Amino acid sequence: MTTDTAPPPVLVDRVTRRFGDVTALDDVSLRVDHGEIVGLLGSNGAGKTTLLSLLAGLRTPDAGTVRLFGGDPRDPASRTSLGTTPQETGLPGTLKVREVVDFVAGHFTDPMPRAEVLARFALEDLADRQTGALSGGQKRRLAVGLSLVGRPRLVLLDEPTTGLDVEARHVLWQALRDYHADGATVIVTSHYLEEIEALAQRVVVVGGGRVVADDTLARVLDLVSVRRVSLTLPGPAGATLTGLPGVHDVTEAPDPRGGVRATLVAADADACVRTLVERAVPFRDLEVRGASLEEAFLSLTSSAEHGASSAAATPAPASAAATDPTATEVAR
Ligand SMILES: Nc1ncnc2c1ncn2[C@@H]1O[C@H](COP(=O)(O)OP(=O)(O)OP(=O)(O)O)[C@@H](O)[C@H]1O
Repeated sequence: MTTDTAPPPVLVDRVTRRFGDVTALDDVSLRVDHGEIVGLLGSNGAGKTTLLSLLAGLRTPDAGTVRLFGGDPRDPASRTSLGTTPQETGLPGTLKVREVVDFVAGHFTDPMPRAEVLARFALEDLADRQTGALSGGQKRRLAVGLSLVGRPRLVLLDEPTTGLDVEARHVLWQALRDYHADGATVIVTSHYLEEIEALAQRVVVVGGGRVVADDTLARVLDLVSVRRVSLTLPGPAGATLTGLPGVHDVTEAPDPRGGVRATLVAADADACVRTLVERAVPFRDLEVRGASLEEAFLSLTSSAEHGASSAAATPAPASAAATDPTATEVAR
């Protein structure tokens, strides 16, 4: 039974982790409380896997501290309530599905019954199939199912559904939602907004090794719903495009039809265009479209790096970031 005074499942305090010249995590702080389901969102190389590997005790920080249920994750005793599924899992190809589940269950005093594991992940019909003969989606479902066999109170999942078809994805998401509803704390990494939308209540966006946003799903969806505004100017933009509301990441390139094609990533495209008109900027061929998630990550990361000057680009931080001293604020 968890009490209010119990240490949180995850407490990361000012952690830095480098690999040679690469700073994979740069002064990251994060607290995850009992029963939360948190999405770690970020582009390739953002630092998500490194963070999970520190939580799982597979790596150590160069600076700062990591606590799992109040203990050191490198101590096996701290990991008894932890279930993890890394990005890639090797399954013994000649063992049957039920044998693998039984094998893993043999490591725990009170494992989840095999039938329950198979039912949660829609694997009942495959119990007698050798794992080497499973499809990619089936293997992935089994791998995630195995992480729950020990009834962990904290589950870490690294891109659980990458490469899966829609159906397999939905089975996995439902199984994870159900397990969370049973009281578990879940942290899931993903590149996919759709996956985070399906699973997470709180979203932590990691960019360039830093936490660039930490907020409710709804607020982060607002933050990443940036627009790309393109327009052609008679000559180099110079000061013309500076100080536009909610704009950063201005890029320019020669327009083959004459002039300069400028592209802006804007948190509020309407306000941006209104200001262009008010300033009588002589633009043509205006185009506004949704930015990609990758562009949204870049704009969040650049907001975080450039601090107050671009803070106006994003709405004020709220909830978790504003109230939790261990959380890093948006656009800090
Ligand atoms: N063992 C390692 N040796 C050298 N560099 C590493 C190592 N592990 C991670 N890195 C580097 O650290 C940075 C963060 O990597 P990490 O795997 O944590 O990112 P990620 O957000 O999980 O990316 P992805 O979404 O692609 O899995 C990257 O630049 C990566 O190349």
